[in-house]
Amino acid sequence: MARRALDESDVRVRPSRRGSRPRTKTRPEHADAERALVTGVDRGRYTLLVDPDGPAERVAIAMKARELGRERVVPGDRVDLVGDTSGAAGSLARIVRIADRSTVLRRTADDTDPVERVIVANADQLVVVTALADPEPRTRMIDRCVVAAYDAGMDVLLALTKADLADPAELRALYEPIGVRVVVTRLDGDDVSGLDAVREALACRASVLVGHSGVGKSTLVNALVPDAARATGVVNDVTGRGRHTSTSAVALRVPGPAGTWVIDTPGVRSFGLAHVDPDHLLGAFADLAEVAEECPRGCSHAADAPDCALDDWVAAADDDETRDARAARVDSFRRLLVSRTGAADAGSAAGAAG
Ligand SMILES: Nc1nc2c(ncn2[C@@H]2O[C@H](COP(=O)(O)OP(=O)(O)OP(=O)(O)O)[C@@H](O)[C@H]2O)c(=O)[nH]1
Ligand SMILES: [Zn+2]
Repeated sequence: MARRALDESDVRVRPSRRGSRPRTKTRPEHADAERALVTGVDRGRYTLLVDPDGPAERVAIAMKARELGRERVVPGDRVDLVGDTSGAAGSLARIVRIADRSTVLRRTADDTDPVERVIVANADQLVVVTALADPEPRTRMIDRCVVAAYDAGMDVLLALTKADLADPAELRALYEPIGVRVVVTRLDGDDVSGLDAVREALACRASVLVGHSGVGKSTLVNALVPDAARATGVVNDVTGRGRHTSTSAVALRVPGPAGTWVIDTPGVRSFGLAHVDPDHLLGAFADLAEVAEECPRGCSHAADAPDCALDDWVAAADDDETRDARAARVDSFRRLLVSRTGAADAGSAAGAAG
């Protein structure tokens, strides 16, 4: 090409055709921006991976551009980055755009913050880490996680830890029929066994890990991501102090197949469900969703809902076996429906722990 293509610097030195317009507005909208993945957030500073899995992959620190206003940027977000995206020590880039999100997970509202805020974006799967004993498993908490995940369009993986202490059969029977994949781990000395199945279930996807204190989540994360402890401490160039505890989610790359990420959510124990619409939840149960098309308008599909087609469907089964299977399916769905309401920890003595 004889002529050099125009770039941003050319635009700047030439008078604008419509001379009165401010210079910044005549530039293409950050056409030079680079795509990056947000891996952590700490007090207004974002840790990102620029060009993830690409030839120029690097870690950078950024702040939000003023034009984004109050819009939240969360781990898992794909963003456009301008400014110094080199990732060199002390460099600070600017996030100018957030890509459309495939999924959003919201944390529960609480006394200090009544809003159900988005905490993770674009995750494919929610991993509910539950100990089989010590602490005792709580199905209500698991149910709520399943609802949050299904509502967000995510799959659910139930990771049952401490199989050396109790049998996983009962929980398996409760969750596998509603589409929840189950993996089981145990501690053998200092090693976690059962990791191969966990790795397989996580491969090539972004998975959010959630679990109550003491269930063995850190043990699992450390086994999956050997340098996790280091990775979580990245952010603090600004104060110069290392801060290894974070209360916000952090994305960690799992060694192995590309695109395998776990997003740890310290301090997050349940998810906001107040916004969940029963019909949307029903979408996770394709067979029931079809049946419910016959429901009266505005049917809540709850056990006490008048003329709910789900009840007719159970009653219309040809034989006992089919009827039992249908009833179990409807019961599972209704159990999840009920778990949306009320306190996350209601009905559990261990609820206040952690
Ligand atoms: N018996 C048994 N103990 C385990 C197993 N996995 C973890 N533990 C123990 O359970 C305790 C809690 O494990 P952590 O990994 O710290 O649990 P956590 O969920 O990260 O809890 P916090 O650190 O409080 O958030 C530790 O003493 C672990 O050694 C297991 O499979 N079997
Ligand atoms: Zn209904």
